[in-house]
Amino acid sequence: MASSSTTTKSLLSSTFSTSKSPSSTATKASLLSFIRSTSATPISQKLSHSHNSRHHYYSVSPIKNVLKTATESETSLSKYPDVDLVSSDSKPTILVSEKLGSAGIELLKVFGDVDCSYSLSPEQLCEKISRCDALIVRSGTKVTREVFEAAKGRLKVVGRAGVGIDNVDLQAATEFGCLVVNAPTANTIAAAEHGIALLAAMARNVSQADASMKSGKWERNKYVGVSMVGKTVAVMGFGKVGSEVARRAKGLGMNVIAHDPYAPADRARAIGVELVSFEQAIATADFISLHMPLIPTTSKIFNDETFSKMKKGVRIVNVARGGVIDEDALVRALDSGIVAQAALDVFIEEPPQTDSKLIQHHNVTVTPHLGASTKEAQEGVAIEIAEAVVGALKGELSATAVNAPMVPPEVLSELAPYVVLAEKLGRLAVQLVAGGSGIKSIKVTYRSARDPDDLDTRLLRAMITKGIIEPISSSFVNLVNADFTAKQKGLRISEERVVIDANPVFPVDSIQVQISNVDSKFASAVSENGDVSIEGKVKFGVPHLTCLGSFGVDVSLEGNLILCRQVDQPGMIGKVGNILGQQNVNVSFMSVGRTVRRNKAIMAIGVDEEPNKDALNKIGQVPAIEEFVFLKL
Ligand SMILES: NC(=O)C1=CN([C@@H]2O[C@H](COP(=O)(O)OP(=O)(O)OC[C@H]3O[C@@H](n4cnc5c(N)ncnc54)[C@H](O)[C@@H]3O)[C@@H](O)[C@H]2O)C=CC1
Ligand SMILES: O=C(O)C(=O)COP(=O)(O)O
Repeated sequence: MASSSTTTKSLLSSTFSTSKSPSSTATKASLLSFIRSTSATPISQKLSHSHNSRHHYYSVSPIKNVLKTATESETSLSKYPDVDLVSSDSKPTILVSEKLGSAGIELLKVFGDVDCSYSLSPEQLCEKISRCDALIVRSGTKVTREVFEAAKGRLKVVGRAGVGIDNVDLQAATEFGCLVVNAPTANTIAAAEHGIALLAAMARNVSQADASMKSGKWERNKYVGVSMVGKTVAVMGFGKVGSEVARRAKGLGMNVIAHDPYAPADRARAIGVELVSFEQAIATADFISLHMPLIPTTSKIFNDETFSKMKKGVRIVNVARGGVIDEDALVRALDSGIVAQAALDVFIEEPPQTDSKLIQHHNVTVTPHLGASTKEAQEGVAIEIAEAVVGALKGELSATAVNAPMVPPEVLSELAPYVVLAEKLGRLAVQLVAGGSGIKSIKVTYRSARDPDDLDTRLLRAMITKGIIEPISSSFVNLVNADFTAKQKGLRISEERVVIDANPVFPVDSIQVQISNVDSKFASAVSENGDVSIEGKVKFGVPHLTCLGSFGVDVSLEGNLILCRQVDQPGMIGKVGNILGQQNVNVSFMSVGRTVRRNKAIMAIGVDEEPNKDALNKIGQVPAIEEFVFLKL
């Protein structure tokens, strides 16, 4: 709003400007808990303080319902079957559907009612889930779309006690606003050790020789193995497990190459591993060890065609996911001798059919998905997932969120006041839209001294979306489903980042929200280009409204807000202040902005309480006031 010249008269004493109403403080606390990082005290330490307290989930915003009644019927978004979320002040119910380490169960019990029901059928899971706030699974539970549907919106978090989340329908989770978290680090070493164990056992025919001896034979010539030293092993997927396998294989004297389209070259170099193409890896390796996730691009990536390009007599280890191999093609490759041996911990179908040709193949060594199954890893995973799930239920942003942005703690703490500003701007903007207007197009402009690449706006965009959608619908919006919900409701949110000459210490200088092609119930909120337009800044950690339409204002966004357009003349502040005072409505902030060109003034008044109709009528009757609007923050 560069064209407007602004005069700001603060009516307030410093007491007003610094005091916060209890309600606004509570609101801010709740919002911050929505985005708080998990970087602080681990939950295992925090829990001892929380077990008697009532828990508030991030899904239930205390200001949502108030605002809904104020504006719901007035402004419309396109219809969408909303999730019926259940608010709960009682202990959450946490369903654990597979065996979890006892330390994790103990942590969960401090926070919620824990239901350990192992071996549920899909029908039983669907039947139970509508009474659960969280579900903890390992690889054996299929968390399908039907499960999210059956949850009827109550399920807020799915915790995967391990790495692979291919058994969770992430798209459905996101659509239902359900956060998915995993425990990505605690079983890394266990999986890597199992990979090496299978590699060595396969090379030396350990399981075959063991079975032979137990059947009374002594077959020393039959089970002559191959040496590992000096052989080339290709690590396919150079992530956490792959890197640890590579390290260990180096220790065995193997030549290690790796293929991973996303792995940083310096990490490979540090371990002494050469990163190569897929083709090169499979063509040169004596051993191939699989460590990539099962995703569409890796599904059956090992098939007839790729087996045919491998070195004859190659040996394959899979502790990743069965689905990365076409199992029928592997049987053919084993039969033809392209693959000399395979050692498999994971299968497309688990458990596999007992008469499966692959399982029964004499050159195949199998284990029943034991990669993560060490005592140490299971205790670690249990604690890791319990902390993540409890944190998520408490409204903290998880560092291991799978379907929501993982914002590093330092970025989060820096963005926290802007996050509050973003939601408030969204709430204000939507309340300025006249009843009956369908909102379609929203433009958000971030002005910042930082390079556009240095500003992650996902969190801010999610909060603006939340602010816009929640007051006018029964949808619940969080970081998980913000973009999806906006899309479902036909909202197009475009973002622009403008680099300005300001202090780069602050991540954002101002945020402007513009809603196009709508009428406004407060004409002064419409800018020269016809959009409902507001802009805000964070000042001393507090969100402020700084621009409304073409008018500059300066009002802290706490409590509620009355906006009046008036003929600029003396005595106005006193008149309105008196009316509010008579009704015992505390004014927390007041500012007047003026555009010289229009010779009109905007008075923005922050009030702690909601003025009654009488007070609002009286304000409307002040002759110099041309229009006014009361807005709930
Ligand atoms: N058998 C078991 O009990 C266990 C199995 N796992 C599985 O091991 C696998 C690896 O786990 P982490 O290392 O923890 O995951 P990670 O995410 O740290 O590593 C996976 C790596 O695969 C890479 N990748 C993605 N697409 C690829 C492609 N097309 N080709 C090659 N590499 C690709 C990624 O860039 C990433 O570096 C996962 O499938 C996981 O589910 C993990 C733990 C235990
Ligand atoms: O963490 C993983 O990806 C695993 O495969 C481990 O699975 P599990 O928890 O042992 O069922």
